[in-house]
Amino acid sequence: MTQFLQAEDLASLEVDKKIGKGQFSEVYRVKNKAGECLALKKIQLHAMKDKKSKDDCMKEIDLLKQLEHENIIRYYASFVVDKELNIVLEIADAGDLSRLIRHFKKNHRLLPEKSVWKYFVQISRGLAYMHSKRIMHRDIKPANVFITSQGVAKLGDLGLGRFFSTQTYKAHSIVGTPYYMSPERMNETGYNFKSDIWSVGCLLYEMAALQSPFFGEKMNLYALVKKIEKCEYPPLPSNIYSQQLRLLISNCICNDPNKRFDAEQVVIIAERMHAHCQGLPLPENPFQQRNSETPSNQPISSES
Ligand SMILES: Nc1ncnc2c1ncn2[C@@H]1O[C@H](COP(=O)(O)OP(=O)(O)OP(=O)(O)O)[C@@H](O)[C@H]1O
Repeated sequence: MTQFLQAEDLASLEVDKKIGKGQFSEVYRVKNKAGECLALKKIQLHAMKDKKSKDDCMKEIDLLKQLEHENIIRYYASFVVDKELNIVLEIADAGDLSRLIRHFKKNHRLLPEKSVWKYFVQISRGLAYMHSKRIMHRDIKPANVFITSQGVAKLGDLGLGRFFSTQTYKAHSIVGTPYYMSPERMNETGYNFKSDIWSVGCLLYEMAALQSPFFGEKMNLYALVKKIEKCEYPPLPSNIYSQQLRLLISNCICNDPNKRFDAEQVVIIAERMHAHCQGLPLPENPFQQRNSETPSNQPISSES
């Protein structure tokens, strides 16, 4: 893959078409000199809070450029041209997970458990890799999991939202994603690695239930906050989805961040279940004997 190191390289990118628009950005499909398809994200710098946010955002992008994993959208380069921040990204050509979920919902079908694990194991591998590099995603949700035509799931849109104007960002996050907000984020007690785990648990639930665990018709923000605080969500049907799936969800969606699994634990369970659904023998469950660390009301596993 050609590396883009200079702003001048932007001129050599051939814009194919606009593929999307976000609150602060526009995304284009482009081709480089070698004919490779890439995504070019253009962000208006005036949307940034202040000079410090701009500098911090650039530093964060430099960190993101170091991430190299099959299940994470690559950040190849970034440069500022005409008060616009340009980020050259790997392109995902087959939509995102929210589209897949909507498709199943519209057709009144559930995603088979095998497919849930096929995608989830990839998502959790990407997340465990990010966390191992001490980077949080901060905005895990189905719309930020891209899917390629080869069926590869990739975490994208790594949360740069916090660098944008507080007013715009807060207003936007309330319109956009409050369903996935962890209790500590709601209470503004600080985002941490375990907040990503809460969100990935919500995502796993949504792949099975086809809606967020805390979804409610015509629900106001206050009711949503209460639901989230109480971890109140409808159980998944036990005749359709395995107990392991439900247990993993409950080990991610739990109120106390210290009692949640970490990304490594999530990936181990996901790998086991993915292998199991492929008809391979179940690898040993390392959490079977971990009773002392098991959240009191949430058994880690009870293999059937
Ligand atoms: N690397 C990519 N490959 C393919 N499509 C992408 C890529 N990055 C973004 N897109 C698409 O471009 C659109 C806009 O993305 P963008 O990240 O700018 O905003 P958003 O995340 O949708 O919204 P917001 O930033 O307001 O939360 C989305 O539909 C997204 O699916």
